[in-house]
Amino acid sequence: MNELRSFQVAFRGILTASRDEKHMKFHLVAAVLTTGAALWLEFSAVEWIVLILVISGMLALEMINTAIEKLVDLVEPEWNELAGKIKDIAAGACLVYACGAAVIGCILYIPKLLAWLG
Ligand SMILES: Nc1ncnc2c1ncn2[C@@H]1O[C@H](COP(=O)(O)OP(=O)(O)OP(=O)(O)O)[C@@H](O)[C@H]1O
Repeated sequence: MNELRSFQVAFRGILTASRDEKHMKFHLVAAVLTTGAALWLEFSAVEWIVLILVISGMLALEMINTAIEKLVDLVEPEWNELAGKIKDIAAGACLVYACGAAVIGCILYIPKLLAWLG
């Protein structure tokens, strides 16, 4: 697979996840809102780097979780204890990252919002 084709299939994966997955849609809306707020609050370069790492990490992790869910459904369409555990663990990984992202968001935004309020 040449470089352009690799890029095309990866981009198709992003579009598929964004179109089909409700959690991915939620994260994309959150990404747009937090980016807009960062523009408005005039984030520094370091704050932008942290925000971009958090947003891209959350989106990438959600896509990996979706891929694991689909793989489990493909391999084991029936109810299966191990399949359930695999899905639970993948979902747990997203929750861990989302909690960290929420704390980082508070650290980034609350002081700036308090300063803006005066
Ligand atoms: N084949 C299965 N065997 C056992 N338990 C399952 C199975 N499929 C799903 N589960 C259980 O149901 C939970 C939800 O699974 P599901 O695939 O519906 O994910 P979801 O988080 O609702 O994602 P989405 O809404 O994107 O489909 C899993 O975390 C797991 O506990």
